[in-house]
Amino acid sequence: MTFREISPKININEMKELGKLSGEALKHKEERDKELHAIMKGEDDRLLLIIGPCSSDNEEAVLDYAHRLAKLQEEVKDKIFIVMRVYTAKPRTKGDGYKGLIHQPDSKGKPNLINGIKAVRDLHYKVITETGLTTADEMLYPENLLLINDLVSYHAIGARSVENQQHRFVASGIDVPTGMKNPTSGNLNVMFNAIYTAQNAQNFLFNYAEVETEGNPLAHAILRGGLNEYGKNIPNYYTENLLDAIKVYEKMNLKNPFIIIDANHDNSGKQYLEQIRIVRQILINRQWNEQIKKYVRGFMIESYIEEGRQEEPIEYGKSITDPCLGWESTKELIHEIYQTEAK
Ligand SMILES: O=C[C@H](O)[C@H](O)COP(=O)(O)O
Ligand SMILES: C=C(OP(=O)(O)O)C(=O)O
Repeated sequence: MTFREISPKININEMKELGKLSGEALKHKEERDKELHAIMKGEDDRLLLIIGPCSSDNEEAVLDYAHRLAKLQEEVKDKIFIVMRVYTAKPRTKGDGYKGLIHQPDSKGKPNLINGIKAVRDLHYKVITETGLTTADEMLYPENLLLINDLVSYHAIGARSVENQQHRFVASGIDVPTGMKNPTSGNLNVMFNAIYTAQNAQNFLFNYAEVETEGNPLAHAILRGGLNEYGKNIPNYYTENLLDAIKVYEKMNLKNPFIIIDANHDNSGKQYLEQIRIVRQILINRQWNEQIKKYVRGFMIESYIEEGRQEEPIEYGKSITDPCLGWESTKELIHEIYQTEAK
């Protein structure tokens, strides 16, 4: 064993006192969570939009973005429900590179995970209390769930984690919507098996105790495209892909069927502007086919203030991980979705 402890043990209760929601802010979050759950259950027919930077690398820029997004949410709230991506833990294909605010609270500084988790809580807290938006994050490290579960309204299990039993079991105890991405291979069975596992009661060790969960009926699908054996991206947002996914959903008799299209990653091949075309195609498909309209009810979009990406955190509001839409195209796209849905 070469683990060397370099920090004191975290006290979860103490940590949760930092950025703890109370009063009006807590009530507001609970109200919004109820709305989100109604959307997932098909009781509210608004589209779900999970949108924001690929990684929340800089508090000032992320809050600036959040304030802009909150204004837009107000304008489109009768047709679109927005949950902001406040992604603070990044899975890396080879383990190298920026791994999110939780690892590096200062993207130009050294890793410091204790300060990182404080920064993560602080950022979710500030987005919620300063803008009124609620937030989504990736559950990259299931053992960290208890450090943020009171703040995060939507969890995603990423393409590199979705086949892992610990992720699936922990998801079965979460009481907010949890999106299962298809794996990087594009294999849909892995994603549907993850949804099945998460929707059912499980019994396992968590936080050094034996726990029982009830199953999460709001676990659902996120199609993000895949990569073939030659590293070529194979999208899965086309009509036939959607109809195939719907068939599996029906065959497996899963609860609250809901499909989100992740417009970036291996659907766009990280050509971030393609997100606009992909969203448009889905909107056309929704108008064309009743089944698709019934099942495909959400988008995940990567967007920030400046478009594209940069290698180092130099330019304000520009992604240091995957390339994102810039603010102007984001605004236009959200207005376009709104107008199409309002027809
Ligand atoms: O969403 C971000 C990336 O797609 C994911 O973290 C993998 O990135 P990488 O392949 O550049 O490591
Ligand atoms: C890492 C992400 O996605 P995926 O797991 O689909 O690669 C993400 O959404 O930031």
